[in-house]
Amino acid sequence: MAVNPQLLRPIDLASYGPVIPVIVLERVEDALPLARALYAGGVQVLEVTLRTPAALPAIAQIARELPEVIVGAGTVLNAADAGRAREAGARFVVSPGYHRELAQACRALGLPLLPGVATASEVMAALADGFTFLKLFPADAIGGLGLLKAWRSPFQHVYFCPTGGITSATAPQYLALPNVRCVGGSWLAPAPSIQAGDWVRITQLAREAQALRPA
Ligand SMILES: O=C(O)C(=O)C[C@H](O)[C@H](O)COP(=O)(O)O
Repeated sequence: MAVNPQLLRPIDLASYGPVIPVIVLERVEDALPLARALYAGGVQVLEVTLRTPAALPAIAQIARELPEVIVGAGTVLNAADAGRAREAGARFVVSPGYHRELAQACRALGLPLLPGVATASEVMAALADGFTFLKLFPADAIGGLGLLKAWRSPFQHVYFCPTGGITSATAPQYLALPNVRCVGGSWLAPAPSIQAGDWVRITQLAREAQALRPA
């Protein structure tokens, strides 16, 4: 699917495929080969977590060199993180939880935010601030499948990207839920494969993830 250069809406992230890879990069020099390997497997949306010093320069390189890829920042915890992500060229940001200050900062920066929630109260807070596409985190640990089935009734127009502990085996069950649009997961970019420069393996994992269908 061709990348729309206009400002994304968070829900648009789900239109590029069923899985958003959650990436942890230890070395900046792995950024481009990794992004190219994922893209070769059909994955266009990448979330690089701000957990390592390599993350921001990696986002900057991907944004500069690979315009066909939509790169965002994960593990965004506050307004300062969002500002740094924006400066590096991130097209969207993902947070593990929700708070209004971060939401306001992202709006001010024109940066689409996929905020994390784990409780009904957090869904209500995000919804009150206009967010209708949310990351459920940590999905597996909090019984995400049952939770999302239960939330369908009170939150009829809220959609989710469950993330946290999801695998290629469990993803199809999540994707089958009517309020799930895509899932997030780190299994497409395993640390040992990145360390070994095994880009062929990562392309294969990406291709398999891209082919996942609802159970
Ligand atoms: O960094 C963030 O913003 C997070 O919220 C955490 C990530 O979503 C999980 O680390 C996903 O990783 P896996 O569970 O290995 O698939």
